[in-house]
Amino acid sequence: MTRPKLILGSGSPRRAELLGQLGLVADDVRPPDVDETPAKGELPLTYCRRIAEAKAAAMDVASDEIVLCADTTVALGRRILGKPEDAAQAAEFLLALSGRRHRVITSVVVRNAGRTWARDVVTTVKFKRLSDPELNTYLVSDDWRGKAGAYAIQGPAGAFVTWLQGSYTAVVGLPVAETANLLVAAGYPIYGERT
Ligand SMILES: Cc1cn([C@H]2C[C@H](O)[C@@H](COP(=O)(O)OP(=O)(O)OP(=O)(O)O)O2)c(=O)[nH]c1=O
Repeated sequence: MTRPKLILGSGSPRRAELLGQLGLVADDVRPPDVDETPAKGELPLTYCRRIAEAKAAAMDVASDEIVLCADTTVALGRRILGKPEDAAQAAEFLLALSGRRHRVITSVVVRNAGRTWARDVVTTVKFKRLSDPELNTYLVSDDWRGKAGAYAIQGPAGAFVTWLQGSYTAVVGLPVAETANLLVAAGYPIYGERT
């Protein structure tokens, strides 16, 4: 049987890089376009899975293709901290995270033309109490732009994380262990013949 084509349904360069950790290069990259507005009162886990599924559902999948989509959501209690609109909102998010634990949820959805496999990975992250210079230097760096919760653990904000329980790669954007399992379940040969 010939190997299916692997389609990365994500515009995130980090997800492509994390796939590379599994020795995989997507045959095609097709960033999905979905409305990421949370529903009123929607809980973070429900939201994250819904968006990841919406991304996968928005893709056209040929019979010889396997598609991989994901969504990463930062949750402070029941509150979803999305991508900040400006520096003031980034500051608000970072101050809310300062000195506390929060959850980072990444939902991964793999699908072929007929079936879907999904997994939610929840990681708890603790931030140190941020000083004014720490906060201001990070805000000036612009690293928070386009990042859920206004930070990226793989950048300078990694220095804010004093403790983590779960999957580091899930916080970055794609949990490699769980993604490997989903791809194997979907019949994609990660560990066997690749021809
Ligand atoms: C918490 C955290 C978020 N992020 C980023 C990853 C994502 O850009 C963003 C979550 O947004 P997503 O909507 O999951 O992904 P995306 O918009 O980058 O790409 P696509 O929808 O095409 O797959 O937050 C990090 O890079 N590191 C982190 O530690």
